[in-house]
Amino acid sequence: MRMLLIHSDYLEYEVKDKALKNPEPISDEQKTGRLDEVLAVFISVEKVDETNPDEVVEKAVKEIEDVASQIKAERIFVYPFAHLSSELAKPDVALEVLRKIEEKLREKGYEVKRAPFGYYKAFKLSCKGHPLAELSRTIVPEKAVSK
Ligand SMILES: C[C@@H](O)[C@H](N)C(=O)N[C@H]1[C@@H](O)[C@H](n2cnc3c(N)ncnc32)O[C@@H]1CO
Repeated sequence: MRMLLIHSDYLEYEVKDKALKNPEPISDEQKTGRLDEVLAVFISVEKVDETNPDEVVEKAVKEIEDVASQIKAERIFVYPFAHLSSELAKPDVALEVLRKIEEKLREKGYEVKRAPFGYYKAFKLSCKGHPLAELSRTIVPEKAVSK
């Protein structure tokens, strides 16, 4: 899994078109979204993550929490982003991993939004520009689980 973490004044998106034949079903209110004072986390779920999705979810949540606590961010925007890797996981695994990351961060008390999966989206982002405002992380599963 590849993550790009941007501490931002805001992130807003607008769904444009389908980018997959079967994108995640969304309500009208999910067609746009915005959070202010947010840690935006752009995530590409990778093929290797398919060997142990639950392990990469745990590791990703820990990495995100570590950064959020350092920059004192209370809001997190989970953003599916297919452009950080050339070895992408298949969509059904990727969506499941992203949903679990969202759920676990919310359980830990963060205000969390997730941008819709499987669409072209316009977005605006205002990076804060301090030394920890732009970070990347690579996460790989250590132990493959048998299917
Ligand atoms: C396109 C650009 O504007 C938009 N931002 C976009 O990337 N859309 C992606 C993700 O929402 C999702 N998607 C598919 N596979 C994956 C994957 N392995 N990991 C993450 N997202 C994925 O499906 C879309 C097409 O790849």
